[in-house]
Amino acid sequence: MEILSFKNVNFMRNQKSILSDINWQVNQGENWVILGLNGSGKSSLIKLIMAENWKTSGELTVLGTRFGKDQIPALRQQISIVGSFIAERFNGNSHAENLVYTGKFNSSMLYKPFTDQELDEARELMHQVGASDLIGRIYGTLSQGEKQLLLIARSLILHPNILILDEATNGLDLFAKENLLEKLHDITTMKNAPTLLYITHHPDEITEDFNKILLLRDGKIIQSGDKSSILTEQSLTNFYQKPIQIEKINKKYFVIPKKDF
Ligand SMILES: Nc1ncnc2c1ncn2[C@@H]1O[C@H](COP(=O)(O)OP(=O)(O)OP(=O)(O)O)[C@@H](O)[C@H]1O
Repeated sequence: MEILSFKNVNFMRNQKSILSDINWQVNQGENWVILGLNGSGKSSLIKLIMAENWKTSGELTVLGTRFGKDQIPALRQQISIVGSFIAERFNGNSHAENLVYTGKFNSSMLYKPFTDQELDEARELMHQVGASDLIGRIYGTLSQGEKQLLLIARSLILHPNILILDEATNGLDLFAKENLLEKLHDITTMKNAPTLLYITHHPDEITEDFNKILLLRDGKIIQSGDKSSILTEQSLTNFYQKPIQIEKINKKYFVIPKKDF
């Protein structure tokens, strides 16, 4: 089943071309890493998928919804996003499980006091992502890693078809980052697992759970496809336009710039 389809999509703002000639297809069963340097257009691409940005031209279909032809609001319910910029939107005084439950409404606001039965659903998700310790905690007192874990639980409450992680490991220490990547493994092995779109600058976060990679530079796709064909020194040297070498340690890929001596 097709999850995303971009056909010759262009996106311009203020007479500036931000994304050009994007051709990309994501199918069920694929989990993608979007790799790009600062300003390459990663967030703009994600905002197109979430219908926060509107393409300038081309054809874009997300979960069967054709932009410009079909209704968008229902689509937003099927896509969740986790990222440090989302983490800042919540009230620091919220209880962890209340915050998780706000995911039901795709909003950072509490519309009403939630019943204990409703909050049980939130607690169950917290168990599932290994965040049981956070039940009853106040959001503003949590560490960055704990906040991200909570947001992952929140992102799952509507059983999304697409889960976007936008630089989700920002600000996490070595172990919190590892923990988050392990939780992603649990998510990819869940029944009816969402398709993951994982945005990062760091190739060492490309775990075995990801099978596809998209390389974005200056608003253009430089290469996309199977991980094995993209995580090569030749492809990445071409992408970064600087010589690099790849070291694989414990199934992790470390990309190291080669120095000219
Ligand atoms: N509304 C806008 N008007 C003008 N330029 C914009 C607008 N939105 C984004 N840009 C520019 O488009 C380019 C891509 O931005 P985008 O935020 O998508 O990149 P990114 O890959 O997510 O970057 P980072 O890794 O730094 O977050 C940048 O040069 C940015 O300044």
